[in-house]
Amino acid sequence: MSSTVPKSSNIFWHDCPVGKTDRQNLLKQKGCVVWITGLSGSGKSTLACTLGRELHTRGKLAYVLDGDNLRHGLNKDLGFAAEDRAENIRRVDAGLVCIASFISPYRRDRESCRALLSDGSFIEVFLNMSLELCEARDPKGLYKLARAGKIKGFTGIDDPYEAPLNCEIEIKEVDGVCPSPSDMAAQVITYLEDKGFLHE
Ligand SMILES: Nc1ncnc2c1ncn2[C@@H]1O[C@H](COP(=O)(O)OS(=O)(=O)O)[C@@H](OP(=O)(O)O)[C@H]1O
Ligand SMILES: Nc1ncnc2c1ncn2[C@@H]1O[C@H](COP(=O)(O)OP(=O)(O)O)[C@@H](O)[C@H]1O
Repeated sequence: MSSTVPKSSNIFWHDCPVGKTDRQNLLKQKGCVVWITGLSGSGKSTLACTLGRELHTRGKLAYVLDGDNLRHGLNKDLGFAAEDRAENIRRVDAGLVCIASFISPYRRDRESCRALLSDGSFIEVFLNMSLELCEARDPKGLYKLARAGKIKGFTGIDDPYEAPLNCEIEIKEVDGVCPSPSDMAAQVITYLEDKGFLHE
């Protein structure tokens, strides 16, 4: 028989002597969330991994949270209905330099993550690649399946993607050409340096 006691009863907060500021001083960095949003195939995972590698090389602690990967474990109970996509995003919380890579198609979900971080440490990166480019890449063959009606509710095909209105960083094609992965990462690193997230 299941208990009627709510899951969060009889628990007490235990203060820890090492806080966020201590960790930031130790690591010589300021915690932030780099939130990468864009269509499937726009390059989110590629940018997340290239950026994670570059920060690691510089001795900065970063952790990549990727939608596709999380859906193999923590979020495997979730599908792609609007409420499931919202829950998928809600479960991602900030830690160090947290690199979050999700389609995150709805503005309200991205804004509710932004609202958790009031001090400018939510950095929204919009991979503004055209549907044509993403569909031409189609590394997993999902656009093809969606066009054939074999996947329903695919973002950009028969499900919405709400582009950011005021993101911190926009990465887009120049004359139809996408910047290289290292150029994309460099654009984010420059922002982090300029805003003082990477001391020294
Ligand atoms: N219906 C539908 N729409 C969009 N994407 C789909 C769908 N079904 C499966 N996939 C695969 O799931 C990956 C996106 O997962 P996310 O967690 O980033 O999506 S979301 O933020 O909850 O919208 C996405 O991976 P990426 O290509 O890395 O974006 C797809 O491989
Ligand atoms: N800057 C880039 N230039 C050229 N190809 C890229 C670039 N970024 C990603 N790709 C390629 O595009 C495809 C989709 O990239 P991926 O990172 O998996 O996108 P997403 O995570 O948004 O679905 C992959 O085959 C990847 O190698």
